[in-house]
Amino acid sequence: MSKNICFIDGLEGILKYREIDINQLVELPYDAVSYLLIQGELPGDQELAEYAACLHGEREVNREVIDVIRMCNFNIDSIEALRTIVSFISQFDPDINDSSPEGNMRKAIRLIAKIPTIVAAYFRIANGKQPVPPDPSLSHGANFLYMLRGNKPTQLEAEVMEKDFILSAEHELNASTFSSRVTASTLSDLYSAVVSGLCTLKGPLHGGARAEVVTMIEEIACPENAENYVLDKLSKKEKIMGFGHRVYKTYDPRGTIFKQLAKQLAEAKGDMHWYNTAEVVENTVIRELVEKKGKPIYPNVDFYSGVIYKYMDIPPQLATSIFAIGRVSGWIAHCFDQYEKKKIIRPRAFMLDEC
Ligand SMILES: CC(=O)SCCNC(=O)CCNC(=O)[C@H](O)C(C)(C)COP(=O)(O)OP(=O)(O)OC[C@H]1O[C@@H](n2cnc3c(N)ncnc32)[C@H](O)[C@@H]1OP(=O)(O)O
Ligand SMILES: O=C([O-])CC(=O)C(=O)O
Repeated sequence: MSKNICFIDGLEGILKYREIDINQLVELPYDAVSYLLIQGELPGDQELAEYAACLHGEREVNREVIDVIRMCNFNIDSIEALRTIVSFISQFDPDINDSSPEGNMRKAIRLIAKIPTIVAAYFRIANGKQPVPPDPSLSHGANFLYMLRGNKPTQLEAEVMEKDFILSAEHELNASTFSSRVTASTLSDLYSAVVSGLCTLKGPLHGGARAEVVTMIEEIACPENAENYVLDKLSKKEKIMGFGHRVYKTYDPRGTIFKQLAKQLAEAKGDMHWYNTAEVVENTVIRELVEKKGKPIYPNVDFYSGVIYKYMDIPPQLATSIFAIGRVSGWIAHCFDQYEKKKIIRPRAFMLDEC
């Protein structure tokens, strides 16, 4: 079963969730992709309506959660707060001690529904504003942007956010999913497994790279600076964030879709400057590393998603948390699979030599 959650062909650049190609998945609502990952098949109309109603009905967080967010340090990355709050809210979940498949499903819905609300409330409070209550009539993507900004996003922005969550939702045994699975393999609860995933996603070699891309694009500032910026980094043997992958040795198919979305946003906003800056970075990395050195270092999922955040006025401090909003469905799909196995994951130390 676990093999079917995700399929990656790293040489051909193919990605499928539950045997459906990512280029098809990206046209669906996030709720349908979340259902697909967790339940193993696409929902019918009635199933999707019911699942979406459950998710949209569980978006609110209680007063205590807002009080704890107010105590956070707003100078650090939002993933620090998210990790703490997800741990904090488990105590309010009526199913916390119910490890049946039904109890776990109810917890899953609450986690997927509430994480965007926590991230948006953190951002509002950090900026001296009141949190905006969720709007159950909006999609996952549109509602998140609405809670963040206090006004409805354009249709294009809502679609891009929805697609971002889908493209970020699942990627086989990446580091954070592995972490979540290990926690679930001890038969620990779903909140603990999701907190493990959050802690691991945070690192800059994994989901944290997205925040670094937003910062890098800001630092470069214009296309004219981009080539020298890359050459300088490479001459110091530093990595370019948002490039390279353990599995893909060609273009990451998610990166290609994100690039198209970034272009669409740039054109709609009549401002190509961030997109053009990113393209010079990409072309320089490809020329220097792929063409001259034969290293398969292409843009990964974090590169053009970071560029999209520039167009959506999303600061670097939110980037990893936004990745987590999408990824939580993938973590949960893997945890459910692991719970069914009832087998502890316990590799031997010598296996680390192969990592
Ligand atoms: C959601 C995700 O997790 S996607 C990945 C997000 N992470 C990043 O974008 C961070 C930058 N990228 C990287 O650090 C790496 O490419 C990783 C962590 C993604 C993959 O790591 P690995 O498969 O272990 O590759 P490793 O780091 O050993 O690199 C292999 C070679 O390519 C080079 N390389 C890899 N990535 C980059 C990069 N982004 N920029 C420049 N050179 C790179 C390394 O310097 C190394 O060169 P060498 O053989 O001459 O020493
Ligand atoms: O698969 C990986 O190692 C990293 C990655 O792209 C992801 O988690 O989306």
